[in-house]
Amino acid sequence: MSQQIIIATKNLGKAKELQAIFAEDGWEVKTLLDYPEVPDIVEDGSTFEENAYKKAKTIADAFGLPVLADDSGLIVDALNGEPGVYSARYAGEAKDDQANIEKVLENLQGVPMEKRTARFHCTLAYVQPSGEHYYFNGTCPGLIAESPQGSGGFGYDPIFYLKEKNKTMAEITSEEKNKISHRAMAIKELKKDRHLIK
Ligand SMILES: O=P(O)(O)OP(=O)(O)OP(=O)(O)OC[C@H]1O[C@@H](n2cnc3c(O)ncnc32)[C@H](O)[C@@H]1O
Ligand SMILES: [Mg+2]
Repeated sequence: MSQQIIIATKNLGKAKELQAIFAEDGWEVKTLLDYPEVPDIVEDGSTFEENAYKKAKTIADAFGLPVLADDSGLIVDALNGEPGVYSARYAGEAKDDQANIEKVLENLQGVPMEKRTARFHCTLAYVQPSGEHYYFNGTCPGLIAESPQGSGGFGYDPIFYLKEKNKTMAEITSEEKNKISHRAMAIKELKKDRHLIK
């Protein structure tokens, strides 16, 4: 019988990646996409930790079970760390990936490639109904391309250029992304804490 883990996300792109990475160890992932009746959780924290904790704790309370949440985003050095914790809604409440990409590209107009350094960040919060919690972080470095390339992944992947692969995150396969991504790195940290998820 496979072990089940609940992840408090409604993002389909994330859900697929998390499912694939956890499947490597035989864990079955349930997400909020399996429970459409769960209302949206307002992400009003000012850090990845605060938002990840809030998402996980809300669902841990509702289900009476330990829950994992992923709060992630794109950090662009030339934009003083923006969009950061606001990555999903950078261009407005609609959570429009295309509009978010356009806003980043517009704000970086005229910035030369060597100054377009960025990283994806992921914080996972593992929270028990009691409030006991653990955080795991992962990052993935890259550069912001001048125009979108590729159709894989989600979010900012088409403008996230990986120097060592000479491709954007949207041009590599999901198997490749799941080896190098911020999400994969955070899960690697989590898996070191074997006692949490057996
Ligand atoms: O809160 P949940 O329901 O998990 O879904 P969300 O999309 O709102 O997730 P976040 O609040 O963590 O915001 C993360 C945003 O950061 C961006 N992002 C995170 N991981 C990414 C990745 O692997 N590739 C591209 N963009 C990513 C993307 O715009 C996401 O919407
Ligand atoms: Mg969110």
